[in-house]
Amino acid sequence: MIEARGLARSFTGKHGTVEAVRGVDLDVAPGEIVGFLGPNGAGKTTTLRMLTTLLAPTAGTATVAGHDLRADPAGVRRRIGYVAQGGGTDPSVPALEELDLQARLYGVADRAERIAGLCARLDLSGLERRPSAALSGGQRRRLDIALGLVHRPPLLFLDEPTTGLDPQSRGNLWEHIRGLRERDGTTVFLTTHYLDEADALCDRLLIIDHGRIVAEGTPEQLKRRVAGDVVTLELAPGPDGAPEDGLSGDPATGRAKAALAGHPAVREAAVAGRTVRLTVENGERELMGLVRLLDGAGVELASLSLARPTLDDVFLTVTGRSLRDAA
Ligand SMILES: Nc1ncnc2c1ncn2[C@@H]1O[C@H](COP(=O)(O)OP(=O)(O)OP(=O)(O)O)[C@@H](O)[C@H]1O
Repeated sequence: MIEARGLARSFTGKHGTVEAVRGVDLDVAPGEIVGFLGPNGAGKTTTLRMLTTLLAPTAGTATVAGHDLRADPAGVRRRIGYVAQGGGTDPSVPALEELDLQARLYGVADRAERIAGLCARLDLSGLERRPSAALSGGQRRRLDIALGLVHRPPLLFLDEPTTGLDPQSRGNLWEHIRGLRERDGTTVFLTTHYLDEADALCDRLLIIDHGRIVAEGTPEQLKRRVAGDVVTLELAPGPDGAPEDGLSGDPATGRAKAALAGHPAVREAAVAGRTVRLTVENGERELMGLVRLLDGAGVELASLSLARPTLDDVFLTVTGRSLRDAA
């Protein structure tokens, strides 16, 4: 649905040249929900504006929804929907008028039917006569999405769809976005600052930093590839019931460390008191083997837990900074 190669854009102004996007390759398959994740100024919006024909690339090529970006921008525009950051509705115009105007602009033949269908699908029924100023933040975002979908595009671009919404409205919007894919097979390409959004909504993520894609994969793959899983083992107290101090040569922690050291999936092992914290590749799969290994070494466990790294860990690893700080 999207195939871009070497897409780049620089801006030249009084203060010199800014290379906003420096050669991005990306592929999006039909029916995917792909998230474009990165801190402020990373190049997300510039990439999106190029893919939606609003901004000419300085270099590179792309085919979007079956049309060449440079040779046939009008063809691209007919086949995509674009919901900009902050939307584009006039606060004083009733929702229905906005939708009707959009449908006329695109020459939609069954306007009334299409609009009623979209309003029902996006929970806007009954609100058609309200101006967008009288809609809640979540309702306004759903109206923006309805406007982007009036002409039945197979590909929808969303620029930070949930920024500024409360958690409940965000969750609700995610449901609607998933519904578009499930019911109509709509492909969705969205930008976001939010790691939880990327995790909950997207099939695949592209992480962009300083105008380049620095990591790519499913949320699960990214978490595994970059950080491994964290397994925390709490060793049972010593025979006299007193907690033994791992730092002063406790035999059980020593045995545990020695047993785990040679395990191929264990990347790191850190001991604090009677707690052993391991970074393990494919933790879920390896867990039982680790327990058996410790059992064989005569190490008794009081508790055991497995935690997945977060996307923030991934981001920190690939960009050297936390997305939370950067955003
Ligand atoms: N019209 C412009 N003129 C000059 N520089 C620009 C222009 N548009 C964007 N830039 C610069 O290009 C870089 C990328 O900006 P872009 O808006 O694509 O980032 P972003 O990842 O979408 O950020 P945000 O999350 O804040 O929307 C930034 O350094 C920005 O200042």
